Amino acid sequence: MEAFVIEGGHQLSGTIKPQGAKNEALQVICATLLTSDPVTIKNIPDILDVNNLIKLIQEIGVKVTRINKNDYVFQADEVNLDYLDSDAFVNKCSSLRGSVLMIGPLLGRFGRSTIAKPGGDKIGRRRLDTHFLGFKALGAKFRHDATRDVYHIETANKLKGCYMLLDEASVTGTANIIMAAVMAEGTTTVYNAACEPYIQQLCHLLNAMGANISGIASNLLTIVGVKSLHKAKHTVLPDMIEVGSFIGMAAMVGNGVRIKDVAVRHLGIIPDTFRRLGIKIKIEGNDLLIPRQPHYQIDSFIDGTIMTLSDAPWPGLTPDLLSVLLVVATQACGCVLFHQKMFESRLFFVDKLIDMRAQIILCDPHRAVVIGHDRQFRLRAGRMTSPDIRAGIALLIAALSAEGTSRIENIAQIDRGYEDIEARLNALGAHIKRVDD
Ligand SMILES: CC(=O)N[C@H]1[C@@H](OP(=O)(O)OP(=O)(O)OC[C@H]2O[C@@H](n3ccc(=O)[nH]c3=O)[C@H](O)[C@@H]2O)O[C@H](CO)[C@@H](O)[C@@H]1O
Ligand SMILES: C=C(OP(=O)(O)O)C(=O)O
Repeated sequence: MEAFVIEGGHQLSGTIKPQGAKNEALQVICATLLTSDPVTIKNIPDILDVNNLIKLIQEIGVKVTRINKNDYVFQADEVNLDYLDSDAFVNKCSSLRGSVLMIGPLLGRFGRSTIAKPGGDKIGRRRLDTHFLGFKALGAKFRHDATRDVYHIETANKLKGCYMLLDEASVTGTANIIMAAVMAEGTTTVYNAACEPYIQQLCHLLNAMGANISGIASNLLTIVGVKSLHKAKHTVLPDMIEVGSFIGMAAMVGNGVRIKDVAVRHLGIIPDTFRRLGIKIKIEGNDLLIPRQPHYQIDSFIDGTIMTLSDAPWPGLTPDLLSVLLVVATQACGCVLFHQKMFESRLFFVDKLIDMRAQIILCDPHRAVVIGHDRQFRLRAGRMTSPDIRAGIALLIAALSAEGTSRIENIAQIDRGYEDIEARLNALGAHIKRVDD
């Protein structure tokens, strides 16, 4: 197991470019299972989660050609469905949340799939009800295999389009239902659909492959089933969570950082949320410029009450940035309540920040109050373990600003979602070393 050793207190300056979006890449790679034609996908991030998914779909028979570091061609013309019955498949799924995204396309194209418990961050309950309910509404049947603890899902006839109102706007659930429905008989209408840029991009790729999806970017999608899909080309958007992580990092330890080619119009409410913490962000074309911020003052609500930042389905604030926002608030002037509504174990990492001298009250598993001390004292270096991907990057930001040398263990969590992170941050002036535990 590797760890990061971080010498804190070095200011970061210069230009950094975000990688392609992890959560979009996982969806569009799985969408290539829907056709036997080659599909080209550009700007795929070179990160653990995505590389593991690519290996997994290779094992099921998809031909994968890497044209460049971040560009690939996928061709699913000889899919081996027997692989779904192997123990290797179940084991690999358990280390990767994105594996769940193979179910929809396999069911949509071949009429059968297997659901093994997917991995991903241990950040609370991560139920799959929306996926199951959606597949059932399309006519699929489930069978539980107790010995292997997997569900077999199949349909004797073609899936049939229908109206469905999702129980919640699940991101991977919506993606799976869309991929199952694109070649179903008739029309599927999905209300309360998730509409993150990841989903929008998936729909654009599917339409480029010949699907007929309308309502993209809204929570009401209409999918008119087509007979088959064909080849297409697609480019993954910059990773908005990485962009947000860099905004937070630049605010806390930056001395002028340009975040390049961020696709500003797809960032939604993210820049304004950092602005509510008092952070100055300048937009120049498609770049964000984060100047040095000697002080930043947290807003209050218009009626003068203490501000709350909480997550919500898109276009609300993504839960994946709350940990970074929380760390940034520790150096601000003022108070803010963080309310993590979606996940129940994502705030426990604040204990580590408290050890580093941050002033935080963890009210309950979902809520924490941060009392920003306006940079009156530095955080103290610490030894910590990264519990999940976003807590990991938040702790890395804290360590960069702290006095002394910190150590973060279990950095595979960070590698899951951030490409070559130490090299890219060291190029801005950070002092991060990767060491073996
Ligand atoms: C691989 C991938 O794409 N992972 C993302 C995806 O996970 P994933 O698709 O697994 O997450 P879901 O959107 O299904 O739901 C996340 C959690 O939020 C809860 N929930 C969801 C919708 C809602 O309206 N109300 C509600 O409370 C769910 O019960 C669940 O506990 O979306 C999450 C929510 O943006 C992100 O944190 C993950 O990074
Ligand atoms: C929670 C996340 O990832 P996953 O869904 O893959 O666990 C995330 O990207 O913040």
